[in-house]
Amino acid sequence: MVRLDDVALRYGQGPEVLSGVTSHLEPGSFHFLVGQSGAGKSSFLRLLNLGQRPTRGRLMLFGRDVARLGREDRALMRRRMGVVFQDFRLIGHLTAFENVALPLHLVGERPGAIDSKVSELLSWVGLADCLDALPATLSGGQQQRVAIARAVVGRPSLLLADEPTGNVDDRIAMRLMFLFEEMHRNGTTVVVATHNETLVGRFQHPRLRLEGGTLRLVPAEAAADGTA
Ligand SMILES: Nc1ncnc2c1ncn2[C@@H]1O[C@H](COP(=O)(O)OP(=O)(O)OP(=O)(O)O)[C@@H](O)[C@H]1O
Repeated sequence: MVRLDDVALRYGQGPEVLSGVTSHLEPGSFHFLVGQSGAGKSSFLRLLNLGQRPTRGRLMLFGRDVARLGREDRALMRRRMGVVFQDFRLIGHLTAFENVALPLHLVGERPGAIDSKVSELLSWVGLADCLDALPATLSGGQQQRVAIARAVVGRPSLLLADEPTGNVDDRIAMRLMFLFEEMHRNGTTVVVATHNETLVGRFQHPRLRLEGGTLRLVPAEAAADGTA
């Protein structure tokens, strides 16, 4: 699903933010992406969501070398992903409902199915009363939940979430985690970047730990016994 072979990333002429990253994420796997602030978590996710190109090495997604993809192939590949950006990136002139419905419109889903799926999902994340609200009228935590609903509604093959519980309380964070767990159970490959070690500790998933620009895999067992 995701394979990185000696991948590096730098911005402009700056230092390498990621260097020599080699990793393989199996289809249907769930990984937490951890590391201190500035360690490169968002940058790593940007490589995977095709927001940045590696400056060195090879990145394979869905069995394809991303360096060889044309514009159209990149767009098609993006449609197979659900992405929760740290800054949400909701469309300002669309309501919460319309933002979440967008991926379903893009794949030609029936209007009736769109209505039920979007309403159900927004209720699950606690936003049943906000369907018609514009993003600017919502709190940060509410916007984050709309962004998560938008990322998962189309049941993507790959779900990439950058600090998806950063703006919500513990109860909502657990609810959102259950949503990611459900996606995972249904075969989605999930990567969740987070600072929230308490949350990470509650789930038996391996961690990808970024440190000094390199990535280390900490298996679930080691993560659980505190040796990570
Ligand atoms: N667009 C950019 N241009 C230049 N440098 C950048 C850019 N984005 C990130 N960086 C640098 O890359 C490094 C890693 O940043 P990144 O945002 O990936 O870390 P992070 O682990 O996600 O941090 P946080 O947990 O605080 O969100 C930092 O030194 C940052 O300054």
